[in-house]
Amino acid sequence: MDYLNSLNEPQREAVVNAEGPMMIIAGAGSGKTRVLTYKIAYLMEKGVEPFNILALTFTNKAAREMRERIESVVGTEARNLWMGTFHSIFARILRYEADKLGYQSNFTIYDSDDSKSVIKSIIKEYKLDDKIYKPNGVLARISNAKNNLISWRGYANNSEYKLEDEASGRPKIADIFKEYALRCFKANAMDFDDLLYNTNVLLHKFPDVLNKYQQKFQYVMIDEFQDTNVSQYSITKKLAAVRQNICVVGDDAQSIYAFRGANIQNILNFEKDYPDLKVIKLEQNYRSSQNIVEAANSVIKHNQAQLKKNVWTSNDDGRLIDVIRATSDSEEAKLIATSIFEERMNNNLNCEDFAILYRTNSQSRSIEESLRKMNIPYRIIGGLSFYQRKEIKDMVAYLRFVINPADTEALKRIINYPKRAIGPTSVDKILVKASQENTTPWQIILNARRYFTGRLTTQLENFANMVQAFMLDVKNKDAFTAATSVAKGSGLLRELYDDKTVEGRVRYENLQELLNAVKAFVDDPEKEDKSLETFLQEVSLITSQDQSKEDSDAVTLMTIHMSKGLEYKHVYIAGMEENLFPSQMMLESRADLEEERRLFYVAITRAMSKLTLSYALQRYRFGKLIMCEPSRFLSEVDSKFLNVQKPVRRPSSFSEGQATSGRFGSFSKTESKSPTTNRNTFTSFSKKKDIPNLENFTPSNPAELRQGQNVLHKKFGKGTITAILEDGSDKRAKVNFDSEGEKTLILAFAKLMIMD
Ligand SMILES: Nc1ncnc2c1ncn2[C@@H]1O[C@H](COP(=O)(O)OP(=O)(O)OP(=O)(O)O)[C@@H](O)[C@H]1O
Ligand SMILES: [Mg+2]
Repeated sequence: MDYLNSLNEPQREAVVNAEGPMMIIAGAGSGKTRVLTYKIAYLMEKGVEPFNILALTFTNKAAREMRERIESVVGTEARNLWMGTFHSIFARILRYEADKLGYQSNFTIYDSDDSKSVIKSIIKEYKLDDKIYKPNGVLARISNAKNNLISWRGYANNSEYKLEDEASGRPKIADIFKEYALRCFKANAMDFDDLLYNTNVLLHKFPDVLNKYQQKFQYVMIDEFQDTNVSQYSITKKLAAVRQNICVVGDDAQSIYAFRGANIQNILNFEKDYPDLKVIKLEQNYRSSQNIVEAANSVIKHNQAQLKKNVWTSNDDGRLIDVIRATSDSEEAKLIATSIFEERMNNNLNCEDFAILYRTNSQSRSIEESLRKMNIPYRIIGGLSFYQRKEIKDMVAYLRFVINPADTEALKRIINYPKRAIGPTSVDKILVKASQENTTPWQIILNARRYFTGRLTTQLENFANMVQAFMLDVKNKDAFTAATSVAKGSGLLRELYDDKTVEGRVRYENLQELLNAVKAFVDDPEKEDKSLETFLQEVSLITSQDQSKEDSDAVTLMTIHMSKGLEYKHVYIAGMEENLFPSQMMLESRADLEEERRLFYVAITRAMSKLTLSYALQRYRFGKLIMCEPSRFLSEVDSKFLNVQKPVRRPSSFSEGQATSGRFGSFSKTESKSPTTNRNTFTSFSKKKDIPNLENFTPSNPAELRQGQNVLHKKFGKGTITAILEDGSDKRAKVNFDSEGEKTLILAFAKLMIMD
């Protein structure tokens, strides 16, 4: 048990005290995940069967890494652990028990696009205004209810929801919820929230099932406990109710999913629910340099709502935290790329030692561009994944439908693609018929002759024959052979092959790649169940953090939300600006601000040896050029840990006009409350094509303006200075604007930008 020597005293105590309820709420990098990992290894060495251990992680990737680590201690037995995300573990259980809930075990897992499509059709059929009943908003309400264990019936009878919906002008949400639930059920489909909700139903309504899993899961472990929601908590509480061998680890300061229903209350309830609870504190951080740990502490102490912790490290001070100030978002990206290039050379590092974190996915574009220009390989976690591409979703829809012909969303996707002369009107007819006859569209198609006449009958019969042939393949052949026959037989492969455009070729290759993935799945000696169904389930439950290809040396780009639990030697946090981070869209209360601050805390604590923060003075957002102020979070970091870099370009004068008192040029505390004001926004360019490339412009200082210079004005666009007028009073310039003609401007107010 060598690994016990690689643990400090409280960590070891947590590992060897295997029985009874335990909670470890401790700071970032203090070894929580390490403790869980070794605790499982320890249990197995003590003779506990891997089948009897349930370990719940935030991503499949985290589960995989844990499993590998455990395998290196106890051997291949580790493969039999029940380890994975809540969704993947309970989807597996629901497959065994589906019939109890009236589902078939081949149920489909609807992704958020499928859910949205169902909601959209209901809104349309109910003749509601989709500007008021925004599908995403409606879905969020439904999701919130389900994650709080409220069914459509409960929702309809809940006065709080009712009042809120009425107040927001959407009194029909309860009806939509009901219809949505019925449609999913009819389609033998569960959405992500259903996987948890239905597991709850299963464990609450069927004592024999509950008993079975209580016996099975003798030990329950949860990582990232701070981000569990009510539904998840309720499942684990049920499962651990008899033996009470439950160990949860987390950090309240890293709770960042409140907007998705995660409930910090779970941490507080835990103590009440388990009076015999053993609480272990881990305070030593092993991940980061002293400067990084203390900088993180100095930030999080601004939050009022937090459990007291003392996080320290015996690591070296390390380097100061660099703060990069850039004139524009593209310059910010360039400076980050240059810094990575230099750091990699100077410190003999690999690309994979670097991560660039940002608040929103859209920030990745300019960063990607700079990395590409400098030939630095990178991978993006999150964003549009392979499995979200149209051609992949089409193919997956075929497979879904063949396995579960009640899956109406899949049917809608494939019935007329590739084209089979079964247009939208015909599809509508089928759907209406199905609803009248209270059956599935597939049954209508199978009996087409009974309901339709003419050419449509023939088309539907051909379609039905094709699908039935696929069904036989899936039944009798291995997953790869069956999937290949679907790709060919459906005409999908041909359709993409015939498209000789560059995009078409990529799509064709993607489809081949999907078939390769099925092949790899079939050939994988670790997989017990090689059915196409299981393959599809794995595909539906891929979490955003799982999408990376790990085999190549590359810089990682991702949102801060995705970075939870991970660590990198060098971390860059880009876009440290007011309204972007903290996000303007999320800020409605102190609680929201505190959640944004926890997000910043998560970001800082991913770094091991070097952290760099950057911000730009202007950036494109939502198609507009916006002037930005440095984030208030920058001023919350204790300045003794910071190294604020001199701007590489001339200092900008327009910031002087606004506020000079802050440490970051244009930032000052008194000014920070103002959101984007018009003064700060270039909104007045008449046409989109007028927006010039800002990389070429630098904010001007009136003293340096000369005749003949090309300049940019926020309202009038591009122009050339024809004369400088210095007649005692304010200095003025005559400018000949490309679209607006000649104007005379007072330079102190005009805030011209100079073209380099
Ligand atoms: N006792 C120890 N000795 C040496 N290294 C350790 C020790 N404990 C943890 N570490 C290392 O410190 C780093 C952080 O550990 P780990 O990821 O388990 O922390 P965590 O508390 O789960 O962090 P987070 O809150 O970010 O999820 C890892 O690289 C881990 O291997
Ligand atoms: Mg962890």
